[in-house]
Amino acid sequence: MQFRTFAIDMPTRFRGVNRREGMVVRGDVGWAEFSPFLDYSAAECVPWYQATLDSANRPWPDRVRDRVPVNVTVPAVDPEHAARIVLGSTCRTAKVKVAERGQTLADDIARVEAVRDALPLGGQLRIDANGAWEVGEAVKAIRKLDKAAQGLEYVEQPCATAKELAEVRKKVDVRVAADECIRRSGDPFRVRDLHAADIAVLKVQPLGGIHACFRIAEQIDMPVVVSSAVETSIGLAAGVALAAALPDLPFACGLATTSLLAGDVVAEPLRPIDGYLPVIRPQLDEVAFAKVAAPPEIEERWQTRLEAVREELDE
Ligand SMILES: O=C(O)CCC(=O)C1=CC=C[C@@H](O)[C@@H]1C(=O)O
Ligand SMILES: [Mg+2]
Repeated sequence: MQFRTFAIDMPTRFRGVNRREGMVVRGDVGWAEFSPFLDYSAAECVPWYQATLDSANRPWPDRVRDRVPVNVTVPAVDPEHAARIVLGSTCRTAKVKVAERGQTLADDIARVEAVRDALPLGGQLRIDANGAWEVGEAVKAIRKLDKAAQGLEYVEQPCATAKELAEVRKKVDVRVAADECIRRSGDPFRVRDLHAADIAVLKVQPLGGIHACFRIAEQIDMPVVVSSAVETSIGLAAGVALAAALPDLPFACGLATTSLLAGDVVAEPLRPIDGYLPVIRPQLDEVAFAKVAAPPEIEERWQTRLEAVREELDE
């Protein structure tokens, strides 16, 4: 299996990056992506690699729906930019990044108010703090942002740990979604056992693949939202396939993130139509790939990364 490396610009900084690097590979059943963020160690990349092999070589689960509702993702941008992103998305749900380092709660309130104004009537608005708040700070911020949003659908990862999420959950009238403490804690079920969340966010690559996520969804005793790791349309399609196979899908999924990428490795990037993504398995397109193929030094860095992960697995 030949892994090929891409490097795609991100015009708006998201998750601390302005360029999305990763690899794509053709397996027995189709194309798959391996794209752990650069700050992950070889050991932390293991579930990402296992997800890639699973998606590339194992048939995907049977779908129970032909399209998946998705939210638009609003980075920590100014209110006018945030409104433009929502208006251009066709989505009825928006997830707004808050608690960005170097910004203030006033910035978040202004962004959330602008997104609410831009959403269609009855639209849903969720926020994601990526674990940045302490418990007391989270309770205050959530109450203010709930007012600014005229009602939040949920708050994602307000604090860093499951224990803190459980404390916040007792003090606010907004649903709590767990993300990082499911995919980076080593125990995805701790949030269930501590009654720390109302919703579980599942990401295919960090959690070891579509089938591993499906098993978590069956056992975590709460509704799940499938969210991306800001992959190309090849990687994103695996998240859509998982969301399409889940028996219940009460919330829009965070899978509209090709809007954050200036290019893609397929001819027609997966973009929401009327707030939904189609359930398809796109193929790599050589013309598209040529525009985002990584330069030699980045290709070499990723081949080295891949070898280090294989050594972790004694492959
Ligand atoms: O869920 C979404 O709307 C899009 C994906 C998304 O928000 C994220 C992708 C990758 C890492 C994080 O920065 C972020 C998240 O926390 O969910
Ligand atoms: Mg999150």
